[in-house]
Amino acid sequence: MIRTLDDLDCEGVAVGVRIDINSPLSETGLADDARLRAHVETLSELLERGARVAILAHQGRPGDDDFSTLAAHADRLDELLSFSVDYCDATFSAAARERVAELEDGEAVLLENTRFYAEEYMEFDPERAADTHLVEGLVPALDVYVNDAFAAAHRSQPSLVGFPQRLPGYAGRVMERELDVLAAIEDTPQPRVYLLGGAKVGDSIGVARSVLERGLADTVLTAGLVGNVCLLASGAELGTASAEFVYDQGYWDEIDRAGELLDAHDELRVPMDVAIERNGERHEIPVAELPQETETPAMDVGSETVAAYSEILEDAGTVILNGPAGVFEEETFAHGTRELYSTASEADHSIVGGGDTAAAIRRLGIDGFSHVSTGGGASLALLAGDSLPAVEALDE
Ligand SMILES: Nc1ncnc2c1ncn2[C@@H]1O[C@H](COP(=O)(O)OP(=O)(O)O)[C@@H](O)[C@H]1O
Ligand SMILES: O=C(OP(=O)(O)O)[C@H](O)COP(=O)(O)O
Repeated sequence: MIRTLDDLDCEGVAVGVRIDINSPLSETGLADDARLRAHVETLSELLERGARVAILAHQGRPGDDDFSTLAAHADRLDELLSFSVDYCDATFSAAARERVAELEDGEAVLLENTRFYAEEYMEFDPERAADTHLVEGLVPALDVYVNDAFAAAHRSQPSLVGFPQRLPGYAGRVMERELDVLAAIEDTPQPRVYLLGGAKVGDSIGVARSVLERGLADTVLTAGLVGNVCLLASGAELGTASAEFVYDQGYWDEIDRAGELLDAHDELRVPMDVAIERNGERHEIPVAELPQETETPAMDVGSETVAAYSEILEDAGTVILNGPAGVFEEETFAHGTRELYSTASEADHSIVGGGDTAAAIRRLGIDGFSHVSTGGGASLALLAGDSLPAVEALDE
């Protein structure tokens, strides 16, 4: 059983809250604050109920351009909440413990990027994670631990799985809601249609296999790079540019995996036509007519595919979307994503997972979905039937 904030007596309690505010950055700071907004509910509730809140989070991966301090995140949280959120440039040192000890009831501090410490970017089993410097250093300053970081719940890292070994653990409101929706897919209305696009080919083929083998999917529609890989697996000639792109990304194993799935499951569909760039313009071609030599890869699904997929989406009881249907960042190739997502948003029950997928619906101004997940990898893992280490660690 997983305890939630309903089970927590907050008044005067020092709460360590793990959130996921890993966000795209711009030169001036945060380029998108959607993940910060998502945690406002949990943080506000804790503060309103008189907790003293030490917030833990990561940003980026070591070596990447977006691996940064959390100073800008603290400023934005301070603006979004009607409570003060301070920033502390330490995570588990004496300075961090002192800062947490100074908190008054109803005050919060965002501690520094957990991944500034090497152990936090490693995966441990929970018992071992509980012995890391981060967890050992902070536990004396905290009474309880709340995990609201659903988007990182597929990682078995110390700040996600170590604390509940040492402190009473609770799920925050984001975590609770995500699990309620995503872990209960099998109870949603049928026909259940998955639209899998985007560029995480291995993950998406894994989801397709899992939902087809478990009988969860009535139809799996493929698009985006995932669709291109499935087309190659079906024996289609996609043209040199698309094939080179797929091979350059190292997806040849995925072509074999997709081929096995296509042989076994008629419910798995591939695009009938694609859009490429020709003389700077969108050009749609039926897959069967694609020339062998192409200069640009397939960047979107074509109108024939949109029409056929839309018919299936219109009849769906539940639609699960992960990954855009094309390179939606370029208006020329946003057509498939815009049309298919708009149709999907009208289903009785519609679930969207993935960071870029959520960015696509914001950019294209499509709303009306039943649930937009904060997680990419985490939602894919749950949809594929895997358990999430950080959730298991909360389970008593
Ligand atoms: N046909 C395609 N070729 C190359 N990239 C594509 C194609 N279709 C979609 N994409 C890219 O996929 C990316 C998003 O995929 P992904 O990371 O899997 O989504 P999410 O973050 O929602 O899981 C976008 O940047 C988009 O440009
Ligand atoms: O952004 C995240 O995951 P996502 O890109 O799968 O949505 C999480 O913050 C996890 O980050 P990580 O994939 O660097 O461990």
